[in-house]
Amino acid sequence: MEKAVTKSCNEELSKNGLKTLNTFDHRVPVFPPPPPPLMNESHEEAPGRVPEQSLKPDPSRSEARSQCPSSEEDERRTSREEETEVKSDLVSDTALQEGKKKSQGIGLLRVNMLCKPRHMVYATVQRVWECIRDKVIYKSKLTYLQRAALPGTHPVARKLLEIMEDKKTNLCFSADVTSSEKLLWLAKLLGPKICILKTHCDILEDFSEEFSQKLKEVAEELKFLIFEDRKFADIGNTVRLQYKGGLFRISSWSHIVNAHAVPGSGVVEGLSAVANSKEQGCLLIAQMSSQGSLATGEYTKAVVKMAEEHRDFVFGFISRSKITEKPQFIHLTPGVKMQANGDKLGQQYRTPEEVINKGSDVIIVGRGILNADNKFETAELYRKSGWEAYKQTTQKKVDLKSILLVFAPVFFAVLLYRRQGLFITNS
Ligand SMILES: O=c1ccn([C@@H]2O[C@H](COP(=O)(O)O)[C@@H](O)[C@H]2O)c(=O)[nH]1
Repeated sequence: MEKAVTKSCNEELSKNGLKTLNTFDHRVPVFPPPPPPLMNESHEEAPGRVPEQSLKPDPSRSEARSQCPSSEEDERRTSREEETEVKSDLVSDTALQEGKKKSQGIGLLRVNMLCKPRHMVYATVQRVWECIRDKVIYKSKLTYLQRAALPGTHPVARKLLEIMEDKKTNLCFSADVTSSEKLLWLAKLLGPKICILKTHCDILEDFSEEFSQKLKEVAEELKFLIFEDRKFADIGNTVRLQYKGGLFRISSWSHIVNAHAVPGSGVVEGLSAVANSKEQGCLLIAQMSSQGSLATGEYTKAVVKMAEEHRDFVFGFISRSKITEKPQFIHLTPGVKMQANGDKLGQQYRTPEEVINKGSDVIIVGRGILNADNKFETAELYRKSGWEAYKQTTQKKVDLKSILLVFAPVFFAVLLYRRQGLFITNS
């Protein structure tokens, strides 16, 4: 089966001169190739070339760390490891850029304190200014890469954020099909456009171990993560068995799973007992896209709390918008379509821009792509739309309201002081 799928894709590649297409070159090929024989559908595009880049840590991450806007300082101070970060932040930027270890940095700091107190004052003034600039004057969002480099970001979140930045995509494709052959074909076709492929393995009519391992290989090759949307919702012991065993052996092939918080934290503990916490992580379902969902208000808040208490395994949420300010958590939003309407069974759609502007990080698109005549081009439209919306959010914007809030009291204080001063002088 795998050979047939690969052959079909490769034939499309060579037929359409796509060999030279860069893996993450998001230009849409000029000539839409004919449908692959196995799909019985028209106007499909072939996937881009197999990626050459690997998932090795990006050296620019250390740069990103040193560039993290100080708007995250509050966050950092909240944990022990974050304290170390604050100390090393005071060391000169040059030392950090040279890749000096934190311990060396702290040593340098001591030397600085003893020899150059003026430098300390200068560094402090600089930090205060940066804080005012980033928090008050500009309200810019951290980039994916900066968030990947933050202390406390889960390894799966880090890997995901790096893929997103590298491939310039925040698109998760929901491959809700019933044939594993079709799913593999879609994975190869759309792999270059996505950061996550979401599955529902229990709707596949022909699930096999061979299929799941092939999917893993494609994910590795085309650099995306596999998210099994299993929505675990039972007691710890049961979800442990469901995740590890049964027909699907989900823990052997998926990078990401999700769970309802309804059963209490046992559900997370049961799952994490099976997972390899460096390579696998969990999303908690904090809100749903369906009409009349009960996951709102206090429930959503309780889910955020549960996630914060299980940061070794939980790295984000299924939600309709941003529900925590902690940048280490990733928000994924389903119910996304260019034509923001709904389906007949309660699904509610919003556009990619709306979702990203609400503070979400990843758009989950299923039928918006699946039902399109040209899935490759349509996936590209969603990728572009999601990515451009994200880029907008990272632009620095002057926040007049905050400026007024902070500077107005300062202004009145100075005014008052001057008036009092005048009064004293006059008397
Ligand atoms: O609240 C939720 C949670 C999960 N989903 C899943 O996302 C996709 C959406 O598919 P579309 O075709 O884009 O509607 C589907 O797999 C759902 O199970 C969701 O829609 N809402």
